[in-house]
Amino acid sequence: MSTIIENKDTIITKTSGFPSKDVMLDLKDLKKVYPTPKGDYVVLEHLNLQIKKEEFVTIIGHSGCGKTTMLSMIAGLNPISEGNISVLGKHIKGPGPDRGVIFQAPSLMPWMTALQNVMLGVNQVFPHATKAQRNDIAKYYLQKVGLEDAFNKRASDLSQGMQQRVGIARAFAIKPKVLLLDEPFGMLDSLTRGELQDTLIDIWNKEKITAVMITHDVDEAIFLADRVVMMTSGPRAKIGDVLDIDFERPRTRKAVLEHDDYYKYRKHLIDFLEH
Ligand SMILES: Nc1ncnc2c1ncn2[C@@H]1O[C@H](COP(=O)(O)OP(=O)(O)OP(=O)(O)O)[C@@H](O)[C@H]1O
Repeated sequence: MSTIIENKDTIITKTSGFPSKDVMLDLKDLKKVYPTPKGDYVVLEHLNLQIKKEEFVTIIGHSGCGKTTMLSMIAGLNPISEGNISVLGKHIKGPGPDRGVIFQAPSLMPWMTALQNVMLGVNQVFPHATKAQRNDIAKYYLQKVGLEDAFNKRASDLSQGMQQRVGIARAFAIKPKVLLLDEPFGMLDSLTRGELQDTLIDIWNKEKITAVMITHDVDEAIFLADRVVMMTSGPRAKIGDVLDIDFERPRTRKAVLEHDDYYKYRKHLIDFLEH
């Protein structure tokens, strides 16, 4: 169900509730409390969010509002204080291969090759496949991220951008249903950032998985997303607003920048962040 609000400056579709068959991720009345020496700190409260199958959602919000907290709870790496999170209708109980995570720094084993790093995850998730099959999976994704000439290079010898490419290959190679990305391009220069956005979208599009990505970059949030989710400032942060991005796919940066709605979307996000 959606409500369309139009005026001369904005075209916003606020989505509230999808048919359950379409829902991949469901965050229900989520609460997170961190105990601190000064008492409990309630980071998130009454946070509700549904994300559809094959959707690409970006999350923006002020620094410290609780974006990483929310993502790490979806990953199963951070206990839920109240409420629940389900993947395809099943409550999560901890981390699992149905959810892959890409962090800002890819945390590779520096002494291992690119291929060995990707194989670490593949070996865990596909223990019954033959070694040749597992090798093929790892090589396929390394080639997809443009590292066909770097299979046997040690991670410590790769540039930051190449290391993040290994991180992307590693996450896709375990074939998750949901990919969780915490500012994956935050440490990269803008050219490399653009290249990796294209690589990410290209693989996401082929693999048809659901992606949830935190970013501080409004342009990145619009370029990549089907919906941009805005979080209110903490404490007790929750979902403040949701913006549907109706650009056709595949998208090019040029077409997005030249689209009439681009600056309306941008203005809406910046207005939200400034108030
Ligand atoms: N383990 C912890 N114990 C206590 N407080 C914590 C803990 N982890 C995070 N916090 C606090 O919870 C709040 C939310 O942190 P979080 O990292 O989730 O925010 P964020 O929106 O991802 O921030 P940023 O955009 O700067 O990465 C912050 O005030 C942070 O200091």
